[in-house]
Amino acid sequence: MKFFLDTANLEEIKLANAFGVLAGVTTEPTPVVKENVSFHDRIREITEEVSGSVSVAAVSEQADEMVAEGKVLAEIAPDVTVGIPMTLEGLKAVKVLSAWNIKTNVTLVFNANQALLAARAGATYVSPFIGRLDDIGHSGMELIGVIKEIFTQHKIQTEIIAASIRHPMQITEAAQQGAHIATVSFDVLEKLVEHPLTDAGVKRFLADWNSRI
Ligand SMILES: O=C(CO)[C@@H](O)[C@H](O)[C@H](O)[C@H](O)COP(=O)(O)O
Repeated sequence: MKFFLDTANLEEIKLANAFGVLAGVTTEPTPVVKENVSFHDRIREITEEVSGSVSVAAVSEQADEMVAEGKVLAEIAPDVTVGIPMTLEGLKAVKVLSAWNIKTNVTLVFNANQALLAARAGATYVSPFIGRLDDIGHSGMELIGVIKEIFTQHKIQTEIIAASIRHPMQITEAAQQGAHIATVSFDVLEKLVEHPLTDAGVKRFLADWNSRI
């Protein structure tokens, strides 16, 4: 399973990239607009920093508008993937964009049928939202496993992005269930590194070294 960073913050992206684990980014316009930066400039900067998919959410509701938006976004850089919501209009947009070889990430996936439809429409990625399912008493992780099983059985190439991740344990589980990618906040990414025994081990090693004769 690979890691994407779920952010629009360039500093976070640079830091995560320095860890050597960053395979892509998922982002949306709202946080960028709040930073008072040109959205397209920021996407370009992100694609220059990251080697891998940069998924950018389209903000329209009608298929033709999403397609127009996607076309403009895809012209920013070859790595741009257009984030499309899992709606009928979204599926229509995915069909057109994928016929033009523009990569798509179908978001807001909450059941296996939605994932299968998105894949069949031509989506490059599907994003089941784990945390939001858990919030309403369903199992987000179980969904990842079911989608994986269906995609494997039917030889579907669409990759599964485990999204709406809230804590480190979900990363282990998503990997076990066969997600191709987990998109995480910088906060969660940092937590993955931490373990008290690692800290204690480093401290002990340094103490031993410093107390040598
Ligand atoms: O594009 C994607 C997923 O591919 C992400 O930006 C996705 O929108 C985010 O992971 C979710 O919105 C975050 O979910 P939540 O923490 O707000 O529940």
